[in-house]
Amino acid sequence: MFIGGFECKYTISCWVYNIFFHSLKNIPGPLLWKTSRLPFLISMLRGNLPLRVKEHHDRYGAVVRVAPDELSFLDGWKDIYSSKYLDRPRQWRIIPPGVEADDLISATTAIHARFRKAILPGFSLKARDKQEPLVTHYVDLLMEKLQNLGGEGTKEKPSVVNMVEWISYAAFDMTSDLGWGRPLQCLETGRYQPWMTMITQYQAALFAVAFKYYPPLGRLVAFLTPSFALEALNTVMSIARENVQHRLALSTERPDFIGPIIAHNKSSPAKALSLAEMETNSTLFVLGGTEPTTVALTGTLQLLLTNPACMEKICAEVRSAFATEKDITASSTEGLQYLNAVLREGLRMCPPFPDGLRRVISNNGTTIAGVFVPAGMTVSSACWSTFQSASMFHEPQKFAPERWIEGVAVKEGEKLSPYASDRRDAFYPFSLGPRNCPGQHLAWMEMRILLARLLWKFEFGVPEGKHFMEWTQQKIFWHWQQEEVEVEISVRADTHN
Ligand code: HEM
Repeated sequence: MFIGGFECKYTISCWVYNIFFHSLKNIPGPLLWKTSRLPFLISMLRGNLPLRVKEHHDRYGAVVRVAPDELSFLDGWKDIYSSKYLDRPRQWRIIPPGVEADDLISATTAIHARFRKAILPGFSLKARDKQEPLVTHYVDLLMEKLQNLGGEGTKEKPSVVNMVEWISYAAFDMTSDLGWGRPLQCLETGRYQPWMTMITQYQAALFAVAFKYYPPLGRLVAFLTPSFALEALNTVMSIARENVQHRLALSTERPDFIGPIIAHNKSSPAKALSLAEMETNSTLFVLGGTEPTTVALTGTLQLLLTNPACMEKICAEVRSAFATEKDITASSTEGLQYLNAVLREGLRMCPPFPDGLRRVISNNGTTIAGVFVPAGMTVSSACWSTFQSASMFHEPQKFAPERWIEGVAVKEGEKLSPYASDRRDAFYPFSLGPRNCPGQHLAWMEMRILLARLLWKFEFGVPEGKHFMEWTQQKIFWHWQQEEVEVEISVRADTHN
């Protein structure tokens, strides 16, 4: 009774402090969110946090207080992510129960810097060029599988295919070959490995984040994690262990992510990655390299199918540019203006990481987008809020690939494009700074080759009576939780080469 009364008084005094005395008291935001962390966490666990934060920006402006000690900025990208004084908050550094070593995501600044030095050569443009044959091998396999599905669909009788599954099979096979030295054989078998569906239950990981905001509960995470989830984790880590061991026995010259780490370990033994660190990071490569690429590509395909004029234009560009499918490569697709614009617009409309990548201020405070923020506060900019804001992009809800062409190059005397003042300088789907995406060169190559080859080889359509789910109806647990993108697919008549 006494404890209950004390807790009640303590909670109310925290609320009063947060509203009237907190150092962020003058920053606008919804009253309940400014008062307590709970509305933020409830929204996060319901899978709609980025959508709610965007609504708050629409209502309160470019800077919003989304929790007592957290601000969201529409345009804080460079100030937040380039600064060495801002790091990932401890609540968002998740090491799953039973895993000992850090990976890039959970590592503190010093460990992260050591990891990045070791891994970056495997993600350079030079490395990506050497990885192209391996990527092409899996694209060939995907095309073959799609062609054979349903006994070669024809225009009159197309096959219906869930592209989310097939693109993610291809992406999983590519990244597991690059990260673990051998493919997971998703394309070959036409299915996920059973443990893969468990390990991608990101909602469960967000529960762990929520608990860490209340330290006594955080300590319970290991006890509360269901035994099937622990088993899945154990399976993944033992697969990673086995694969890393297998990879270590192969030649260092293999053009994958692990060769450069082995070389780094030899040349800098003091800064070498331990076996456990190689296991956690290679697992991150496999997971981190699959879902975002799948979301970006299937989201873009869905947008093209619901915008027939854009589909017609991109098909015309791709089909006239290449005489044979073999001509479609990383370098030959680099100059395709409309294809590249479509992919950028796909990343704007369906950003694979829609939520803010949170950072905590560790020095004496810093200025972000003109607002001074004291030490200890959490800040972020989110792809969804920025890319969908009418103050950043003209007609943000419209799929308009031309904004990346007309808006950029306006010749003298030409009518100014309505997209000319789009904030392309705030377009960071891969983030920026020391923790940006190292896989972006590879991702661009995969996306360009895959989309170009799919559109060159196949005719796509929406099955009769089928309506795609509204993009924003999907839950967001780190990534969009895509159910399916079922499409009609048939081989184009004049593509047999
Ligand atoms: C369209 C595709 C992709 C997008 C939009 C994307 C986006 C991002 C973003 C925004 C981050 C920062 C995450 C954070 O700070 O929490 C990130 C990190 C990362 N990405 Fe990607 N990514 C993509 C594809 C890939 C691919 C193909 C790989 C290859 C393995 C990859 C590997 C990684 C890794 C290892 C990190 C952690 C980097 C670090 O913390 O230093 N990503 N990605």
